[in-house]
Amino acid sequence: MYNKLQYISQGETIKEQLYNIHHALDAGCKWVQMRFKNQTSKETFALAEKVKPLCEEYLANFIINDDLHLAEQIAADGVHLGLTDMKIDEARAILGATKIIGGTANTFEHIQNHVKNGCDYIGLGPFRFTITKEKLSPILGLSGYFEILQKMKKDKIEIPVYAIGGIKLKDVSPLMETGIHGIAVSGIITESAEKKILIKQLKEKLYANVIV
Ligand SMILES: Cc1ncc(COP(=O)(O)OP(=O)(O)O)c(N)n1
Ligand SMILES: Cc1ncsc1CCOP(=O)(O)O
Ligand SMILES: [Mg+2]
Repeated sequence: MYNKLQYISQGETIKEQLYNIHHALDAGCKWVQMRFKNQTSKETFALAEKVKPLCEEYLANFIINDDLHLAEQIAADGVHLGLTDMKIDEARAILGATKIIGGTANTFEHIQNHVKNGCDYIGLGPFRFTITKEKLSPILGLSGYFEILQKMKKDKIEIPVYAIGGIKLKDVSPLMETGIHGIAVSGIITESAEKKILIKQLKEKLYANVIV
C-alpha cells in the first residue's frame, strides 16, 4: 500500500530544496516528490543526485515531477506526470512495470484514461486555490471529490487517489470520507514551524480507519 502522505518539495534553489526535503523527511514524511520548476537539467540532476540518498537514508519513496528521463537516469522510484507532460502509456513503456507512475487528473474521464494507460496512482485536484502552482485546473472542492469518487465506485475503478491543492489539516478527514487514498501536500509542511507535530496529526487523520 502506498503511503497516504506525499510531500511535494518546494524551493527556488538547490539549497532551499534540500533544506525543505531534509526537514520533511526528518519530521516523518515517507514519500517525496521532487518538484523543482524552471531549472536547467544540470540543476535538477544535481538536486536529484542529493535527494536520492537522503530518501534512501530515511526509507522514503522518491519520485520526480515531470521529468521521466531524469527519473530513469537517477533510478528514482518513479515519476509524477501532469496532463501536459509525457503520456502515461509512453512513460510505462520506458520505465517498465516496477516503477511508480502517478498521473494528474481533474475529471473522472482523466482517471479512466490513466487507469487504461497503466497509471499507479492519481493526483486529483486542485481541492482549493493554492499559490504553489500557477494555471490551476478548475477547483473541485469537497463535492467534486465526492462526485468523482462515487463514479469510480459505481464503475469499479480501483486506483489510489491523492487529493492535492491547498489542503490544510482540517480538510483531511472530510476528504478521506469521500474515498480518497491519501493527500499530496507542499505548502502546509514546508511552511510549518512544527513539522513533527503536523505530520503526526496528518497521519492520525489519514490512517484513522486503517486496521493494523
Ligand atoms: C500528486 C500530484 N498530483 C498532481 C500534481 C500536478 O502535476 P501537474 O499537473 O503536472 O503540475 P506540476 O506539478 O508539474 O506543476 C502533482 N505534481 N503531484
Ligand atoms: C502541484 C499542484 N498541483 C495541483 S495543486 C498543486 C500544489 C500543491 O501544493 P499545496 O499543498 O502547497 O497547495
Ligand atoms: Mg507536471
